[in-house]
Amino acid sequence: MSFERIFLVGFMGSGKSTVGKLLADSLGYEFVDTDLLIEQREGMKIGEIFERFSEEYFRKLELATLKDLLGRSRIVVGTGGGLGANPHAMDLMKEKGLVVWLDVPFDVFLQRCAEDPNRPLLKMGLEKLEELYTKRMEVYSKAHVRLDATREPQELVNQLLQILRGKI
Ligand SMILES: Nc1ncnc2c1ncn2[C@@H]1O[C@H](COP(=O)(O)OP(=O)(O)O)[C@@H](O)[C@H]1O
Ligand SMILES: O=C(O)C1=C[C@@H](OP(=O)(O)O)[C@@H](O)[C@H](O)C1
Repeated sequence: MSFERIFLVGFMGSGKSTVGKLLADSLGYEFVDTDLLIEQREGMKIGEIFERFSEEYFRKLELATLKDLLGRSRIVVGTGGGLGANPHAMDLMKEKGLVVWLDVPFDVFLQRCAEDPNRPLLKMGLEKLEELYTKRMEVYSKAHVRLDATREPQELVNQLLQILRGKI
């Protein structure tokens, strides 16, 4: 497994973007957030892509975006919550790098994301969201490393740096 690529996966609000940026800075790696890359390429916010096209269209875009990044080195990738829950994407990421699951409790996810208008999945309602959360855990748990995402972002970065020490 390569430590030249680090993929952060987890449910919405688990801190993939926040922790990913800090980790990339510490390592001197590039940071890429798949959602931001998609927004730049499409010239549209995620919410607009869901509305004007469809969720299915977005899912294809995010898998293609991930594939574009697999060949890069010295990179930290913050994935969208659905990408890390896609078993095929998980296999690809595990083959190419270290996959880190930021495990966030459902109630903490809600506190962190409830107000965000650019996370269209929040519209599905609490019950369905909780079902989705439970289902996704099965795939996230295949990651190489699990971290408790309720800890402070810098603490999570330090934990990862310890894991990586001597390997990079
Ligand atoms: N470890 C953390 N502790 C406290 N707040 C956090 C933590 N990680 C992220 N947040 C906050 O939660 C929100 C979502 O974080 P973000 O990094 O965008 O998550 P993701 O990319 O996984 O959806 C942001 O407001 C961010 O500041
Ligand atoms: O969980 C999901 O299916 C999604 C999570 C979002 O990313 P974050 O996990 O960064 O919020 C974004 O990709 C899109 O709204 C769909």
